[in-house]
Amino acid sequence: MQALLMPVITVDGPSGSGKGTVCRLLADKLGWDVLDSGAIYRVLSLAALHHQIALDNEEGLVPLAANLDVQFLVDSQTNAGKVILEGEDVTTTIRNEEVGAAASKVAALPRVREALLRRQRAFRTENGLIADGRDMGTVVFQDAPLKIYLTASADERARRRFVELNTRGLDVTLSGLLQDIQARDERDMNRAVAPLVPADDAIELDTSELNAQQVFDKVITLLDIAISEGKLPKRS
Ligand SMILES: Nc1ncnc2c1ncn2[C@@H]1O[C@H](COP(=O)(O)OP(=O)(O)OP(=O)(O)O)[C@@H](O)[C@H]1O
Ligand SMILES: Nc1ccn([C@H]2C[C@H](O)[C@@H](COP(=O)(O)O)O2)c(=O)n1
Repeated sequence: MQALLMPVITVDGPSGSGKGTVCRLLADKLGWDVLDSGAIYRVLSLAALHHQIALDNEEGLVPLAANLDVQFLVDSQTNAGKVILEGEDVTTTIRNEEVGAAASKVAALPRVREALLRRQRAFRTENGLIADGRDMGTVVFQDAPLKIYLTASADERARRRFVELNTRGLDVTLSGLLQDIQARDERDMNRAVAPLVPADDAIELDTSELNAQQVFDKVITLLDIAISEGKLPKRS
């Protein structure tokens, strides 16, 4: 017998808008799973590098995407996520800006996206799912009963990334990060397939002036409205 598929909440938006942060908080609160779809594109771009496949070589990338040897693990003690590519721990490496830019390039290729669709949809199980990405609400989980589109100004997103990477001891500049973010926005929003746009039924939330807790509180309010409208099951 097939397991009952539980609902999905989608959280889409540009880089640095705070998707990952709010998705983790929401997943902790609800006890649901998280799909970090950006991590899949990041891992694919790293695998391409390892196998010396060019980031615009669609022919070479499709089989790599279809057979990607990646595991997303959660440490049961610390609850921290771990990403293992072909046996190697790449959890930290995939978070670098260069990998983000490379991911954005492979993600522009239609057949690569197609090859990764089933893998993303498989994250939906009998547990609820919070899906973080660019096309979660428009393509991958079109039937999601609650779709959120997070935004923030490019300046604020660059500032957030600067703080994050500085804390990790990386040598970055604010102006360089702003340029990276703008280039990524341009590519992600203007590609031919599954561009980054809000779904017609998404609720948009500008986080520029909000801290992470305030964003989370607003999302919880949206969740409770969706529950009261019968779109999502009651929280236990
Ligand atoms: N509302 C907020 N205010 C200030 N900083 C925030 C806020 N939300 C998240 N951050 C911080 O901004 C950085 C980017 O957040 P996060 O990784 O959640 O964004 P994202 O949208 O998932 O980005 P990406 O798509 O590139 O993975 C992190 O360092 C995070 O701690
Ligand atoms: N659903 C998705 C998720 C990610 N991408 C691409 C575009 C992003 O620039 C890149 C990295 O994503 P991030 O980890 O920063 O969220 O991956 C996409 O096209 N579709």
